[in-house]
Amino acid sequence: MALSLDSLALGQFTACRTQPNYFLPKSSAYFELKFNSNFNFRSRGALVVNSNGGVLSSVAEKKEGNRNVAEKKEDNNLDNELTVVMKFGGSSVATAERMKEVAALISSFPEERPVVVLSAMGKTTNKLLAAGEKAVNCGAFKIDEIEEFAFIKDLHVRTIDELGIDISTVSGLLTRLEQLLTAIAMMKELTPRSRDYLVSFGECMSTRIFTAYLNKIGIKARQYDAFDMGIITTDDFTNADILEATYPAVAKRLYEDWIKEPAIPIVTGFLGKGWKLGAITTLGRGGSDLTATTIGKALGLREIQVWKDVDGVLTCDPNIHPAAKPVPHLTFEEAAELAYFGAQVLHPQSMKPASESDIPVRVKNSYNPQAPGTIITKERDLSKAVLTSIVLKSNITMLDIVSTRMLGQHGFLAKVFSIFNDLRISVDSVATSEVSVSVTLDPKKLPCDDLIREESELDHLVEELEKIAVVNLLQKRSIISLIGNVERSSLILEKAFSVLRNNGVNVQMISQGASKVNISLVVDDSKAKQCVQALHSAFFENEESHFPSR
Ligand SMILES: Nc1ncnc2c1ncn2[C@@H]1O[C@H](COP(=O)(O)OP(=O)(O)O)[C@@H](O)[C@H]1O
Ligand SMILES: N[C@@H](CC(=O)OP(=O)(O)O)C(=O)O
Repeated sequence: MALSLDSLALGQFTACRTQPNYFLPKSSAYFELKFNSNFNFRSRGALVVNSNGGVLSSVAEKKEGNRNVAEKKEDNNLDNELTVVMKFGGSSVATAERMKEVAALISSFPEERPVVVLSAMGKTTNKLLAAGEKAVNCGAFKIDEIEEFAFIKDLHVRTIDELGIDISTVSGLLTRLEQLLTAIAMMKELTPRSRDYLVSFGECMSTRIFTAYLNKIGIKARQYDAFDMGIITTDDFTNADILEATYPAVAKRLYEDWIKEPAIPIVTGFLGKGWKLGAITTLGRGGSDLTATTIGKALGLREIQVWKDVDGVLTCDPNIHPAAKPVPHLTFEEAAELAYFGAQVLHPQSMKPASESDIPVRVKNSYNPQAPGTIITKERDLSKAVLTSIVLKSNITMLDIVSTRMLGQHGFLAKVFSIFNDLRISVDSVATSEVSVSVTLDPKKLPCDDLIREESELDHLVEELEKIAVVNLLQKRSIISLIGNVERSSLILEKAFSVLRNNGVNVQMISQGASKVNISLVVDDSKAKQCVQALHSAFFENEESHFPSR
């Protein structure tokens, strides 16, 4: 939708309000605004933005005598628009020292005008969750004795002290956190909804501290709580999905403020606001990556950078094999598959907004900014690619489901999957024959939140499946995902099976499926790490293992 400035008459704004998707990142579009302008009264206005989300022109309503008149401003000089998202994870902002380094890192890119997304400091989210669990049983007068709460208070107060900013930056939040823990202790209950509210304190504090520090050293910054900024989600506490309404709302809010007074936006990662209940939600662990790509898409920015504590996406989890090395280039599909199948480095849903808006994602190391990192784009040259990365997902459950009917019976798979659907259980990998199907599922993703209910949920699933099939439930299995060029699957499998045979490991299920980038193998948990190490050595460390090109 391309609009000329002439077509911007104030009378059109009301009509604009009725169009839910009026923000079209890939073309010019206009927004209706309602804001407190410089004119000292509640004012209305509109923006015309370019394909990149840059503001081309604006119109504001101004009072002259008794009349409201439109004042137009044309800004064809787009040098001032926001350019990139820079997301810093917990490890990047774990201490005052780290925050100083991140501030220096941001200012080392004077050509960029970033939107900064921050996670909670270090392991704050884990500590908050542990404090909440303890509060359930400790009694309302013993909150101060919760070690994790003391740790959180100490970390944030010490950081403030070391950065030389005012304690009022977080004192109100720390008081409210104590009140919340007291309430949890009184109720003896930690619901998914209160859990999300509880962990939100981590990001709310880190962003306030960092913003205050940037302002103190002369870098203009403005703090935003994602749940007040337009990140609108489903009401699925602890694992909410971003809703479409987020994109125009976030773009409007950030540009509105940016136009009034440019200041680097510092946004809480991981958090949103449930659209029905209006309560704080979270996007699943590691969800700040998704916040970053969502904002990148909303504003149509040039690049989304996620700054971590590793030199990019690596050939495998460095905790499994220290010889893991950076992968220079990935496609969105490869990165999504890798994240979905367990690589902690990226949030499973985070590639979606980036790939929808075709914005490159760069994974960088805030401890080693010189390292080139990994660039993730829509396409890459796969002609020489064989294996890109190996991912391990442990403690998964496998089900072998064999039909009790004869060969040729139709509707077997439909019946099996309707049972999964009825019980709201999703499966990761599937392998089928005419009368049997094997599936894997992640017990942590069952629709329940404790171990006992997890077991009974599985029992219920088996009971239902046994009405139509013989079921073999196999727990403590691992999926090893070989992310690579599946067009060379024979080469990959030949090598992989030879390695596994040499290690005395039997593969219990193989799934290549529709994915063009992933072959999944299921093995016993007890052998899985050893398998990944051996596969990594064979594919990435042994010079002789280089495959001939086709
Ligand atoms: N394939 C992989 N590549 C890079 N890091 C990985 C991989 N698999 C697991 N990791 C782990 O992911 C961590 C980075 O992700 P995360 O902790 O979520 O970062 P942050 O909190 O900085 O966003 C690394 O420290 C590493 O231990
Ligand atoms: N703090 C949240 C969200 C997040 O994204 O964290 P990180 O970027 O440190 O993985 C978590 O720990 O899950």
